[in-house]
Amino acid sequence: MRSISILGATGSIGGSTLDVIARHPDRYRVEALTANRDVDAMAALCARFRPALAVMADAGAARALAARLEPGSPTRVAAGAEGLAEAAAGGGADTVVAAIVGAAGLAPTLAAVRAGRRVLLANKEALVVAGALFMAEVAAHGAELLPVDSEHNGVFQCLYASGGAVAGAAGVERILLTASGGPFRERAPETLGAVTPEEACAHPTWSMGRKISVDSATMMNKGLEVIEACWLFAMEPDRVGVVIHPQSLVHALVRYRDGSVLAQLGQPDMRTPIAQALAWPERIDSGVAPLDLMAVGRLDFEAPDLRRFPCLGLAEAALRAGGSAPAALNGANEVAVAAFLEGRLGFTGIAAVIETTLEAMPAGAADSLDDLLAAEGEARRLAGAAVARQRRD
Ligand SMILES: NC(=O)C1=CN([C@@H]2O[C@H](COP(=O)(O)OP(=O)(O)OC[C@H]3O[C@@H](n4cnc5c(N)ncnc54)[C@H](OP(=O)(O)O)[C@@H]3O)[C@@H](O)[C@H]2O)C=CC1
Ligand SMILES: CC(=O)[C@@H](O)[C@H](O)COP(=O)(O)O
Ligand SMILES: [Mn+2]
Repeated sequence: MRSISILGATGSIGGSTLDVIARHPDRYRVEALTANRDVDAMAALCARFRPALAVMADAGAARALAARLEPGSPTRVAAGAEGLAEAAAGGGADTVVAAIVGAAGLAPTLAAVRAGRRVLLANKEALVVAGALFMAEVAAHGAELLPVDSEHNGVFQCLYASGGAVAGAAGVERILLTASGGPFRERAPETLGAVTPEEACAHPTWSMGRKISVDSATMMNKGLEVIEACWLFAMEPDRVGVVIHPQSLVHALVRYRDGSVLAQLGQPDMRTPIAQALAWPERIDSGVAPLDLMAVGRLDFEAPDLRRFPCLGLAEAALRAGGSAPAALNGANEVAVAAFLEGRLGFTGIAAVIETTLEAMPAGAADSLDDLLAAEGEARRLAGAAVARQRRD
């Protein structure tokens, strides 16, 4: 029996994880759940899964949750960064699902790594902000890092099918991540300035939280994923490519030295990679319907257009610049996406704000977590000012 802690339990990945877990009560027990402020959702999860620990990042939400728990509930409520660290690294869980959105997930995910847990990583921003340090901590503490992000989970499966998890050691020439192209793949570029948050969050193939949905619409998501892949699989930037595949059925491809290309396919449903990582190295039912290729009929592939999707180019440039640049990219992106979702910035303003921020912040040192968090914070400050300027102009 594995005991599971889910960081970000009330979100899209959290919900898919709990769906898989609920199918296998003989294999998995929920030890701890965390959220930010959604007390209603967390109270319902506590009633259903009866974790030993429930953490709300927000202290007021934690008080409200404690008042909502049923008499006799086995759940203790904790709050804030300390509570999140306890859910990640406290004694009870052997497996931690890292599914908080954004850089807010970095500290608790690192805590799980430092406690030597099996870590199922959805929170790609942790690797974007602190990839080198993060991977060094994985090695130093003997943590087992399993990618949940669908493309990276696909790469992982292709690499293991060929005998290794580190690409360089397995005769890999190139990794290709697929991208749906998002809801605006074919939209006239001159109309993009006026798109609404609802349109941007209407992903054509996946059902996800709002921040990653906007990242998919700008293709920043794929830029973050290229950075994530370089760290996860020890690949140089020019050996990780992106191909648009609107059906989102092929998730990743790995080309080997001998000409073989292995691909991983599956329905666009996160329960498949989550189940693969939860059960690794076994396989369990995920609840996902079989993929019927006759019904699908065709699989299309095309090159991404960097003029339509400048965020992809910005991310790749930050990766090549190295040092603190990816952390700054992430900070600027989080501020710009939040401003867009709140109606304070137009869609095309997202790339403009990130570009302005990175131009003002040459890549600096990335020797410590403090360096990286300082760069992320400075990028947030500059991006906030850029959003305000765009509103005035
Ligand atoms: N959704 C998907 O299909 C995929 C997601 N990912 C990645 O997984 C991560 C989660 O994505 P997704 O599930 O879509 O996101 P959601 O927005 O659906 O969920 C986010 C979760 O994080 C919690 N949270 C938000 N802010 C904080 C904070 N400051 N401190 C602590 N907890 C916080 C939320 O709590 P509350 O509900 O209280 O706000 C919620 O539980 C992201 O990094 C994303 O890039 C990767 C691949 C696919
Ligand atoms: C499900 C998942 O892994 C997402 O990261 C997905 O890739 C988003 O779709 P895009 O390919 O549109 O970015
Ligand atoms: Mn992905």
